[in-house]
Amino acid sequence: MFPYNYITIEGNIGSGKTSFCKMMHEEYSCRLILEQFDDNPFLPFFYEDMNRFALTVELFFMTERMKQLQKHLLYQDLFHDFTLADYTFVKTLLFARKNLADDEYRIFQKLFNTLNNSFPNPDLLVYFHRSVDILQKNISKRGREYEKNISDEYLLKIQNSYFEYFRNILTFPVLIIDLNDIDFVANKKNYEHIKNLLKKEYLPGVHRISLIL
Ligand SMILES: Nc1ncnc2c1ncn2[C@@H]1O[C@H](COP(=O)(O)OP(=O)(O)OP(=O)(O)O)[C@@H](O)[C@H]1O
Repeated sequence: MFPYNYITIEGNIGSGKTSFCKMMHEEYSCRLILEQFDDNPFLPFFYEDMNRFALTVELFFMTERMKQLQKHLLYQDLFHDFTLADYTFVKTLLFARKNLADDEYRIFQKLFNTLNNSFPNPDLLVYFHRSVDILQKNISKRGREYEKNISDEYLLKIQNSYFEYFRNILTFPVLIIDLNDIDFVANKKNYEHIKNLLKKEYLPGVHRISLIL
């Protein structure tokens, strides 16, 4: 099985985090934590006018994620073999860093740090890496109305925020998997391949593996 109790799947918008987690959940007895982004009423407004709605959106995401993680992570789960989430709490900070003005970000970061102290780090953080072109294809394929004008620049900013963060991670393993156009939903071999990567033990710090042939 997996040598980790708490695995988080990360990646840019449209990288396939949720699909992968759902596939794993069908196969394993894992506690599944999925992002409830549909509940964020400010998200469509944010995509219309990022400057105006950034702080509202980020505070809403942080509060909702905090509530969800408090519910799931702060007690021991005896009924599942491991916990799998399609986001890590730090995602909140990584988006906020790019979306908020500097003074807003400083206050947000203080609040984030206080809240984050109560949550454990993942035992393994997996990042699905795909090029902006592929992300755009995935985003338009799923056809969420409010996401239709996401720019390449925005996706690159989010990607950079993750990579800047990974550079300083020394306390738990981060596994970056280069996927590009690899489809693990349609092709089970790809899914198996990713799963097998999650069965290996990694030392703390960043590891990068390519699935691209
Ligand atoms: N902190 C945030 N600030 C702004 N927008 C956010 C934030 N967190 C999530 N979002 C937005 O919420 C929506 C869902 O995001 P998320 O990345 O979790 O799922 P996804 O794109 O469906 O991922 P995947 O396709 O990999 O499952 C996206 O439009 C994303 O940009």
